[in-house]
Amino acid sequence: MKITDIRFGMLRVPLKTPFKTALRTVDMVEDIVVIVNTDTGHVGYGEAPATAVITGDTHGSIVEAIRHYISPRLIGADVADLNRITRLVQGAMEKNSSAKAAVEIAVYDLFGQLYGAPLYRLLGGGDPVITTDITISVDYIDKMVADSIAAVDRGFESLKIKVGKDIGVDIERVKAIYAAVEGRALLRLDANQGWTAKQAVYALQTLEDAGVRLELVEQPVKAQDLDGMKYVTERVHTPIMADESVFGPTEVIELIRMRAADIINIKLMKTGGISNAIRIADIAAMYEVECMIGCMLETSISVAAAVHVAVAKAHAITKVDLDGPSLCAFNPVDGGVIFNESEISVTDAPGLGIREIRGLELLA
Ligand SMILES: C[C@H](N)C(=O)N[C@H](CCC(=O)O)C(=O)O
Ligand SMILES: [Mg+2]
Repeated sequence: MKITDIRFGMLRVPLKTPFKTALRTVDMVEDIVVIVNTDTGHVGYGEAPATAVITGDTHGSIVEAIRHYISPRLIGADVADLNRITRLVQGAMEKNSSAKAAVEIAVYDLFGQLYGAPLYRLLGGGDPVITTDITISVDYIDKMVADSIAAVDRGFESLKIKVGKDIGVDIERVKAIYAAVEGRALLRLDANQGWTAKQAVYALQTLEDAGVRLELVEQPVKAQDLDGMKYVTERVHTPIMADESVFGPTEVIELIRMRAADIINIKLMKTGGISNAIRIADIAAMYEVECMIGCMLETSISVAAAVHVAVAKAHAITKVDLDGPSLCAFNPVDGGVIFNESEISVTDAPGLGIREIRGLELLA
């Protein structure tokens, strides 16, 4: 099975409600879909969101990176040579992690189709059902409390609460939500870099003293501020998770060496795809550091790939934040992974199992 060409589509799916973080507000998923064709007629699918504020990727940069740097190296490559292909993708250029991820996802999809096996089995197998949290956007306190109760009523037992705005209001937000759902759901916070190290310590110690138990706090400080992250990690009991601070395996090794955080958030759009995500999970497991697997604003194309990784690497990936498809107003994908609110299941369809993507606008 040889790669013959790589094409692009634009996929637009409205969100059920606006997604609001300390970094941005978004109403719609608008992602580049990568379509990898082969000489056997098999088609592999990948997806890349333009999360410019986190990865630096834009729609234009994703298409240009693949068209001019990655695709020329892959045309004619045999899908059976997966390790060679992932090296070609990763070595094509610096950065552009979402573009690399979309191509890798499509090639892994084809690799599964080549051997007639679902991707998670080729990655080592595992329990085919996982459970995700759901994100509660940062907003007025009453709205966040109402959204949290609604999410718990939908069956979510873990809520990822977005904070990182005004520190005083953030503390009140978390106290109010905790009081409303205590005993029914675990709370994870994500400050998306919105606090300083000292603010984070103050907020988390205040919450700890008030008896608010948090499962973890994600990226309290600026991405580059590893010393600040370590400062927070050393001063609070609540586990601290690195997200925007770590993209690839090298950064993860440095973070673990510094003991700057307790947990690592792996996202395919930061790692440049599946090959590095697996490496990070294995490195973290060696050092007994837990991982979460997360997503950007992605549909069930690229999130499906993350689900297969989560299933196969469950020894290291103990927490799941793959709520992108649950945030979407509809599922554009026919086939593939089954997203049923908090419960996500892989099937035994080969590769990612995607049969059709509805509403895809092909790009020239
Ligand atoms: C969607 C997911 N639950 C999430 O919250 N991801 C964010 C970044 C998403 C974005 O801004 O596109 C995160 O973990 O920081
Ligand atoms: Mg995050």
